[in-house]
Amino acid sequence: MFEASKQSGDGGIYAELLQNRAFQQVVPNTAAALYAWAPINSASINVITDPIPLSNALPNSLKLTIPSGTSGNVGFGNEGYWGINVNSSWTYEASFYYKFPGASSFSGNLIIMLQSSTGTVYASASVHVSGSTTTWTQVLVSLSPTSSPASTANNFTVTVDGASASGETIHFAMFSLFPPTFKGRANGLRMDLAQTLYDMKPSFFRLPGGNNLEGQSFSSRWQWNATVGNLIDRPGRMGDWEYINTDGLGLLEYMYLCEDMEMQPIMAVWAGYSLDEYSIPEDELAPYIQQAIDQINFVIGDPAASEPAALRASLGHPEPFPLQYVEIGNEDFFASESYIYRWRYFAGNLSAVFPHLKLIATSYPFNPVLDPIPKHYDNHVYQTPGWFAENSFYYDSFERNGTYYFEGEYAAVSTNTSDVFGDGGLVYPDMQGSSGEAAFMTGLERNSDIVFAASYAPLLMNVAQYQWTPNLVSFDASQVYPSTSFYTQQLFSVNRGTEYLPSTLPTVNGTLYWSVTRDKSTVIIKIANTGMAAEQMIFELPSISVYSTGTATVLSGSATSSNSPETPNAVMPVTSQIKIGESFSYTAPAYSVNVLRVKVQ
Ligand SMILES: [NH3+][C@H]1C[C@H](O)[C@@H](O)[C@@H]1CO
Repeated sequence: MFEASKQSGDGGIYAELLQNRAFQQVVPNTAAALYAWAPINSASINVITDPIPLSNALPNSLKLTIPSGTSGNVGFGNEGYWGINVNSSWTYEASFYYKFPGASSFSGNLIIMLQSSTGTVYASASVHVSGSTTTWTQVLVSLSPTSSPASTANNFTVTVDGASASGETIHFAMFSLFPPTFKGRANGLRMDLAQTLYDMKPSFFRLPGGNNLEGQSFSSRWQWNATVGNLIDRPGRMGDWEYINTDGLGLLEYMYLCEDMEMQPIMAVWAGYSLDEYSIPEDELAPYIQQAIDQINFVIGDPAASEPAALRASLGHPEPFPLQYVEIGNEDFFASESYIYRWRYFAGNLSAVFPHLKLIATSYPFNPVLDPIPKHYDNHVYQTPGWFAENSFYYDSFERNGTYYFEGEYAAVSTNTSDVFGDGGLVYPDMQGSSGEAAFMTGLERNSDIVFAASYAPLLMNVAQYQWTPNLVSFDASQVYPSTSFYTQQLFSVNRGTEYLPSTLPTVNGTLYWSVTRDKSTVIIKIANTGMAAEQMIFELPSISVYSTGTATVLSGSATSSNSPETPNAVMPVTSQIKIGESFSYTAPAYSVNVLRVKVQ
């Protein structure tokens, strides 16, 4: 489950290294508009509404004024997203636009550098500029650092010799600094973060949110068409999590992410509700239904028959992306009254245009009653570790009536049973929570005839700037911190099996939970011990002849043991050989997630 929150996209998996790269959605002539930028030496910098902007989508530019009588290098720098990872094995691609607002006789070099906050230069390039350049001109340079500092306290800088540029004014726009990306995709993904997620072998990617789809207001809702095409044509928006989204990670980039990580999208469309509790009136939904149809056609349409699909083709992907599931809104149990008509119109129209798509409702199952009757619901639960253990049998009692469930967001977030969103919330997942989630997940496996998908949420968190915790994977400018819940998700994902094998049922409300699956040649036993004591189990595998040794991969620790920037590898999965037979015993440690793999003869 992905959404642009906690810098998951910008400053996270989107590989752009410069923060506030295009001064999108800021108020010109304010100090705040310059966030992440700072002047160097005596330069004067200001974000202005450019008289001739680079594009309609990017009205602002950075005005650099070099005072008369100055000397030495003057200019400005960008601190990145709380640091810039400088790696000598990488070649960085830097770019920006510049122009002189009025012709001048200046002729000289702009020096583009990667340097430490104390002035150590790691990479430098120069580009000649002339004062006769009065229209926007793009500069593209490569930067190859000569060393890899451990510290990420580094800046991207653009400077000019103050003496020779004395009294000059230069405008700049649309900066960008990219390292190499995951699978080399242009405008792509941060390699280490993408690899971490790829190694979880996820099957699907829910996008674009979560709350970040909805907008804190109607005007700031997520709109697919504002997130595609040339980066200079993307205005960005104030996201739902207190920071501006560049939308450089837009709908096409999301689809490429799915393609590159071999996942399929579960794509949401805006469904007429924003978080200020505003619902589009029933008789005014048509334009937003059309926008949703266009969004879907951008992903799967025929370029010869649909403009959005033709746009996709023009951007380099003529063939449709695989798309089965479309979610109508997000958490519309907050607005279930209007969802009654919003669902009716969105689902009615979308299923008429795209009859093969599986539409997912986001209100509570069957409450309210919706028409057409949803065949798919997205359930969310944020609760205590104990709740997850106690609800391992949550879906066992669900009626088998042709309805399928997506456990779209779930996580153990707090041990505060009276208010999980109050005091006592977890900043990082811990083993009490992760073993509770594992107990719940054994129930999802047991009920996988009706639970078609499940995803922990939220996914990513920049430890320098975050709003919601805990998250599956944390990171800073150079490191990735997979949590105990990440390893739990990974253990279940890479040991999925293809068939559920009925077994003795765990005790409801107990502390020990398991599920048994198999693929062709291996029986896979997942065990969650949510209690404070190790538990011995006896397994009888009747009518299956197994080899005498198998493997056990165990994730265990104390209740509050947790991976964090301070203790990044406090709890890691450990795999060992175990003795197996038609009947064998296994002891699950306290607060543990265990996966036994038993080879079948
Ligand atoms: N409030 C949660 C529910 C919403 O769907 C997400 O954006 C938030 C964090 O995962």
